[in-house]
Amino acid sequence: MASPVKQTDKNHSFAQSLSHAWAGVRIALREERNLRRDAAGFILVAVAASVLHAGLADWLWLMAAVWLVIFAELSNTLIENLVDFVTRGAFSPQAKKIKDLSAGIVLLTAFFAVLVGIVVFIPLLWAAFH
Ligand SMILES: Nc1ncnc2c1ncn2[C@@H]1O[C@H](COP(=O)(O)OP(=O)(O)OP(=O)(O)O)[C@@H](O)[C@H]1O
Repeated sequence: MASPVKQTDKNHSFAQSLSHAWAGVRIALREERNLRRDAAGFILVAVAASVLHAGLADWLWLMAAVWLVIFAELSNTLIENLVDFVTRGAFSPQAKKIKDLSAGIVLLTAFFAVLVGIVVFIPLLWAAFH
């Protein structure tokens, strides 16, 4: 839901900037099913990494992959909203191209995260069960 305060000038304090930035994260979590699904996946990954005693380097790679996926999802949401704002829902081949490119970034980032997961978890699982 949009803020009742119709501010269009610059933020007046760090706290105000932070509050608007946090509102953006909450909007993404509320409106983006993919982001909520990713968040659930990240919790599972963190639990698995803890149980399997992942090392510092493993945690760093996993965190990098997780933050890249979140970054890509938020960027995708931003681009989708921007395109919808400009096209107002009308079909446009250019809008399709922009949205599909943006979705492509998310897909490639997700592939990277899966690759990191495989490289990190296969040795951990091997060590745990041998
Ligand atoms: N204005 C438009 N003009 C042309 N094609 C569009 C337009 N809006 C959406 N599309 C097409 O529909 C697809 C889905 O639209 P959109 O990305 O808004 O849905 P979504 O469900 O939020 O996607 P995602 O699964 O990436 O979250 C786009 O990838 C694009 O191919």
